[in-house]
This record gives sequence, structure tokens and C-alpha cells, in this order.
Amino acid sequence: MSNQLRVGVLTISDTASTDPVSDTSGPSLCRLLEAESRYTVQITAIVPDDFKAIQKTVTAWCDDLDLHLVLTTGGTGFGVRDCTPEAVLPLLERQTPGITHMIFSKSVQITPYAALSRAVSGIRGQTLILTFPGSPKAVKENFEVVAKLLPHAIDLVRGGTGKKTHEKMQGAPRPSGLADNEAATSSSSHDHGHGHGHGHGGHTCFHHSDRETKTDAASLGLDTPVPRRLRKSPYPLIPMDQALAIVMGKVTPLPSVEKPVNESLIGAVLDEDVVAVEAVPGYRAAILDGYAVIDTDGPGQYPVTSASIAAASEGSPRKILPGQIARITTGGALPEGATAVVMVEDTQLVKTSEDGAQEEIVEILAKVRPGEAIREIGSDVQVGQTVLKKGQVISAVGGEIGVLASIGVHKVAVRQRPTVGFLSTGNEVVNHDNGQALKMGQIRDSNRPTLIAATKAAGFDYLDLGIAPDSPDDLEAAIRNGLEKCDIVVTTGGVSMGEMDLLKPILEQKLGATIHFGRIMMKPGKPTTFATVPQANSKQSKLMFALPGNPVSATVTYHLFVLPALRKLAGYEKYMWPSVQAEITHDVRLDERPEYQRAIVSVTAEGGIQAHSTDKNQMSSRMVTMLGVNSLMVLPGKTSERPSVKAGQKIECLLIGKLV
Ligand SMILES: Nc1nc2c(c(=O)[nH]1)N[C@H]1C(S)=C(S)[C@@H](COP(=O)(O)OP(=O)(O)OC[C@H]3O[C@@H](n4cnc5c(N)ncnc54)[C@H](O)[C@@H]3O)O[C@H]1N2
Ligand code: MOO
Ligand SMILES: [Mg+2]
Repeated sequence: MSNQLRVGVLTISDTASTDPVSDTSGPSLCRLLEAESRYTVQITAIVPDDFKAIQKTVTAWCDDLDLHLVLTTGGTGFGVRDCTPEAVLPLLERQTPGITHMIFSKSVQITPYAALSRAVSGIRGQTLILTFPGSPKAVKENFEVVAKLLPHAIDLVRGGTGKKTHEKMQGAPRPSGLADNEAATSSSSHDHGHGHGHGHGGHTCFHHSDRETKTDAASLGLDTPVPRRLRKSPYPLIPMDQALAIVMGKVTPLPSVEKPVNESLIGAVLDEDVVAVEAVPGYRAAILDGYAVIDTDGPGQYPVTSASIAAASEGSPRKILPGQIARITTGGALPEGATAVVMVEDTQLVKTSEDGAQEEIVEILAKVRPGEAIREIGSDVQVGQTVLKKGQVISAVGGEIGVLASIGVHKVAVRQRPTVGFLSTGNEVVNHDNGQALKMGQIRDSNRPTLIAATKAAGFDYLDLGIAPDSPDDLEAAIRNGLEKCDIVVTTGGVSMGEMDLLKPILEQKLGATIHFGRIMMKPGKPTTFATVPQANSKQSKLMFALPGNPVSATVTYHLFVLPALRKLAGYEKYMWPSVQAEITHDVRLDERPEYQRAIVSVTAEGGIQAHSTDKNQMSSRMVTMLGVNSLMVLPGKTSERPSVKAGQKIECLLIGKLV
């Protein structure tokens, strides 16, 4: 990893900042970068065309994250809001007009409109910054112009001599043991420290110049001494909406699989339209116990010719002629010629056989219409009728399985169900049922049982990955094991600012993961982290949620992010939680961060919907605030105009449990 060039991709757009899904340039730039092994996209963000927001992000990425390369897309044009060049120029310590001109000259050959870009480029500290226009096409063209040049440029920016590149240009053999992507950084100070045995070998040194101590993600890092760690998180605090859009943008439904029609289908999403193979009912059947008649015969006394009880029989049922009736049970096959069924209650016995065992003559008392009390062939479902649609969820209520079972379909194509693995982390965390008294500083693992229970209730498969101590090697091994076996790995703990909070650096430095966000403006769950981790034997990256360790933070963020992601993976079109507007029964003081308060939503005697928080003290370590919870109250962040929500006001409540 340490030889990879760490890149930040910043989308600058008013539209994309409110609707992240509309951002196509940022993701296309990420794909271009990820297609080349030498780059790793360490961070992405979207900001509006806002001078300060642009400067803040670019500065943090250069100065705190010390990225090799920052690429921005958008805001370089003539539009009134376009201000990327104005925001970026003052941040550049040295401009790189050669790169800017090279891009311009190539781009105007493709389209004269390229002249309307005011892009700039340059160097800040040890970071190269390029500003691209906002269209995916322009982004691709621009990137391709400079792609070959960038590693060499970065090498020089980082104090390298460029010797390797020059040797390469002259066709000279490269020193043995140097991989392609090493050429870019091998002579730079950046090469020290990480990725080569993480501090156990001769590569680690901490005696660099001031600038060097900030290289790599060392300041977040695995082998950086505590005093040198960053004192502020380098991960931008992004809004909840954006975080959700990022997660859902990365989740694509799993492939299809054939499954038998039985309870194993509960919760599955159909991946095909299902067509009835058989008609329901497959024969003309009586709806009532009584007598099959010919309706035109009308009331009167009739000989009983035969009996048709609901049972299988070969061939067609017997026939009745005008003036005859036949005894029939509910579900029995109608005799040929019968046009209606008269219920037994509307008849009376006239004569029996001599031994009294058989009916001989019965009087029909009621007049019936043709077709009365008969289920015609296919009157429920006809052969060839599309009964269930692709995308439909097979519910636990039973309706879908019941219908599938009735129409002669034995197997259906459904989306594969994801498996999620749970790993608790922390030296202080012990199995909740270890049977031993806690030692000082120990805490029982409540996160795994909680999340496993919620997963089981939601019908997903899971793997219990146990507890990993706060050691880089143990964590790496446990996560790798989980990623191998599961579609999503969820860890809890170790994502904030403590020296034992190792998840983020492990993800980036050891697993080659891209962290898409590492902090969210929400309460609880601020340090919630989401990453995609490339897999050696598959093009498809795996998803990884590193949730905060605090039990309530872990539980709430699991419900808000992971369960919807699991539903989307399983093919659900509606994967977010449903919500209701409920009347809050008490005042609530708002927090700076938008908050998800644990609440109980109930239906009042008058049919209204009301909600109350489980407890005033909603600290994220207090699992007791989760007792009885069926809802998360979505409270907005505090403003000077709205410091609190008053009793009686309506508040959106996400229904994560059953309404009471
Ligand atoms: N300087 C700062 N400190 C903290 C910040 C911050 O922004 N700056 N954020 C706080 C917030 S908000 C949260 S939430 C927590 C998140 O902590 P971590 O994800 O790093 O988790 P840990 O430090 O490992 O543990 C936190 C807490 O939870 C207990 N824990 C951990 N795992 C379990 C488990 N499986 N079962 C039960 N309890 C568990 C652990 O013992 C700690 O008490 O960080 C704040 N700090
Ligand atoms: O965001 Mo933390 O989850 O407040 O406790
Ligand atoms: Mg911590």
C-alpha cells in the first residue's frame, strides 16, 4: 500500500452536493484511478460551488491527509457560481502551468468548448492538485492526457530525483525487485514507514524532517508514536443524506439463484416474473357441501344419482342428466352437465334406500342461478397468467409462498441473500457469556449479540467472527477472514481518535480499502466508517462497515446503514425503513448534530400516532435506552431559531420495529 499514490477526488457542484447520486464525474474519475494499480482513492467528497467549502476540503486533504494527488471536478467554467480556480489558486504554493497547458492544448483539439474551462494546477506542500471540468467526458480526456506524467511529477514533488523514470525513459534496466508502481515513490521520503512489515523491519523511521513526519497516513497510523498522531480527524464530517447516498451507490444486488418453493424463500426477492403452469382450480369445483344440479330444473324432488367427494379420481366425473342431482362436498369435482350447487341446508330428504344407508330422493328447496357455488377452472389463476412479478418480496406472511405452491411452480429465481459477518474489537471486550467476573476495565460484548439478533430477525444469514484485540495483525487477519466468507463485514469499536482506534488505518494501509467516509454529522454514530475493500480473486469489492464501539451507536448505525444495505444487496427495491409522522409527547432539546433518538411509537385509542423517547439521557453508551424501542426519532440539528422540539409537534419516526 505505501507505494500506491493516495488520491482524493473532490466533486464541486451545487447539484451533486444536494443530490450525490447525480454525481457521475467523481465516480468516473475514481474508476479511472482504480483501474490503475498505482493509485488508490483514499477519500472522496462532494462540496457545493462554495469558495470556503472548496478551500477547507482541499487544505485538509493536502495538509492533514498529505495525499499525493488531489483531483477536483467541476466549477472551472464561466458559470456565475463557478469558483474552483479562485478557491484553489491561493492554496497553491507553486503553480504547474505546463500541466495546465498540456491539458488545454489536447482538450481544445477535441472540442473548442474546452477553451471555456479556467482550470488550474499546482503544488501545495507535497500534494499535486489538478482541477478538471465537471463532465465525465472531460474528466476522462483530461486524466488520460496527464496519466503517464503524474507518477513522475509526484515523485519529484516528494523530493525524488526522478532517476527511476529517467532510466525507464532511456530503456535502462530497473533495479531488481522494484515493482512498477514502486518506481513512482521509491526515492521519496514517503516510502519510509508503512506497508513493509508495518514498523518491524528496517524501513520504519521516525527521524525525518518535519514534513516527512506527516507523510503516509502515519499520523493516523499503525506505527506512529502517540504524540505524533493527528489531533483532529482528517475525515470530513459529512451529512447523513450524503453518507446514505454513498453507501447505496456502492451496493448492487447480488446475482440470481434458483430456490425451491418452500419456507427457505422467506424474505427473498424474485428475480423473474412467475407464470402459472397449472390452473387454479384445475377442475370445476363445488364451493359448498350440497347437491350438484342443473339450475333450469328448479326446486322439486329429484333422484340422487351419485356422490362426488373432494378426492382424486381418474378420468372425468360422472354425468347428471336433466331431472337428476348428485351429492357433492366442498372442493368436489362437479359432474358433467351440472350447472350449479345447492347447499345441503336448502334441501330435505324425501326417501332413503331400504337399508337406510343411501339417499334416494332429495327435495331441492331453493332456486339457484347458473354457476352458483361453482369455482370454474382457472377462476383463481389461469395457466400462463403472470402471478408474481420480478422484484416482489416473498413475505413471511405466507401469501407468496402459498400462491407459488398452488400453481405448479417448484423452483423460482431469486436474488442471493447476503451474509454479514460481525467482529467486535477491543482489548477490553470479552464474550458476554464467558462465565467469569469482569476484571477492571473489561466490558461484556453486547454489540455482537445485539447485531446478530437484529440480523436474524431481518432474515439475513450471518457469521459470528468473534472478538479481535486491538492489535493490527489480529484485526487484519480477522477482517480478511470475514471478507473472504461474507458479503459485508461489520466491525464495532476502534474508529474514533484513540491510540487503539486502529480500524481506519488498517483498512487503508493493510487491506487496500477505500474509505468513502469516516465521520458523519449524526448522533449517535459520528465516527461511522464505510469502506470498500478490493478482493484478490474478484472484480467486485466487498463492503465493510466499521461502526463505533459504543453499544447504542453500533446498534443505531447498524439499523440506519447496514440493514438497508443488506436489503439492497438482497434485491429489495424499497430498502430504507418506512417512517411515520408521530406526535411527540414531550419537549426535546436538540443537539448540534441531527439526532436519532431511541423512541417508542404507538397508536393511541383515537387512532393517532404518538412517540416518546425512551429516556432523557440518550448517551450512546447507555444500552438501556434501546429497551422497548421500535423507532428512531429523526431530530434535526439545533439552530438558534429552533433550539428544541415541543410536545405536540409532529416528528418523523423511522419504524425499525413493530408498531405497538
Ligand atoms: N477525541 C475524541 N474522542 C471520541 C470521539 C471524538 O470525536 N473525539 N468520538 C466519540 C464518539 S461520538 C464515539 S461514538 C466513540 C466511538 O468509539 P470507537 O468506535 O473508537 O470505539 P471504542 O473506542 O473501541 O469503544 C467505545 C466504547 O464502546 C465500548 N465497546 C466497544 N466495543 C464494545 C462491545 N462489543 N460491546 C460493548 N461495548 C463495547 C468500549 O469499551 C468503549 O467504552 O468515540 C468517542 N470518542
Ligand atoms: O456519535 Mo457517538 O456515537 O455520540 O456516541
Ligand atoms: Mg475509541
